[in-house]
Amino acid sequence: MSPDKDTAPQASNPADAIDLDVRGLSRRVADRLLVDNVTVGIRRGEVLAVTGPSGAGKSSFLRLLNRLDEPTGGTVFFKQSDYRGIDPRLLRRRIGMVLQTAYLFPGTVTSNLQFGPGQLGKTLSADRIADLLGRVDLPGYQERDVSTLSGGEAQRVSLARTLANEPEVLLLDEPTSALDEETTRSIEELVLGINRDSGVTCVLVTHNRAQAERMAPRTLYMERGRLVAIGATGEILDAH
Ligand SMILES: Nc1ncnc2c1ncn2[C@@H]1O[C@H](COP(=O)(O)OP(=O)(O)OP(=O)(O)O)[C@@H](O)[C@H]1O
Repeated sequence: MSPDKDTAPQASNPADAIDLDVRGLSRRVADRLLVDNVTVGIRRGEVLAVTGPSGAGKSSFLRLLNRLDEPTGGTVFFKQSDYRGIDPRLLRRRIGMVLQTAYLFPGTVTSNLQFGPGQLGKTLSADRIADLLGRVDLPGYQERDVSTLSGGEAQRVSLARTLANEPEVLLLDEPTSALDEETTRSIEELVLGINRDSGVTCVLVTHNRAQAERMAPRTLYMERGRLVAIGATGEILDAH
């Protein structure tokens, strides 16, 4: 599979089109290479799926993209700056992550949305909170206690909390694997809407082949920590 075969739109200046320029990225823990020398350009505004068998290193790769884990080799240029020179906390706000299960703090939806900005000494306005809840289709949920939310609603709050930081990139690690089919589809629509409206670049780890086909024009396939192939989703899934 040709590394550059894809369907993502090209910017007039190719250098501008790359959001995450991943160069030789590796992570070794003890004598195991969880991520082995991955080089790939993730394009601004694209939805890129990451697939591969269980244990292939997909989550480990994703966690290196915003320095939740530190690489032991290689680096990432984020919008052409080596990310090792960016304060990790700032980096993680600009490159937000949504996990398989929503980790919410006890309390109301509003208190969860206020948590991140609060750490910076900021407060979200009532209008901003209403706007964020509108974006994730939860209007009027401000005072709901998070313990009363369904799995899909909790995942939407988790997404809203990430969006409160106005991220430029969203890393999504199996964000719907704990949800039923209908809720899965609604979260997919939501993420695609955010991608379309805000131009947020999305990197989506998924086991779900149909989901990769619905969401991502390009797919990266990993095995044993290595990038084995990248290309148009249909072609990659047919080949693996
Ligand atoms: N901190 C760690 N220390 C040692 N080994 C680890 C660590 N984190 C992950 N691993 C191992 O690295 C390998 C890759 O794990 P990872 O979770 O990245 O794979 P994955 O492709 O996301 O798998 P899955 O699809 O099952 O979630 C696995 O064998 C896992 O057991």
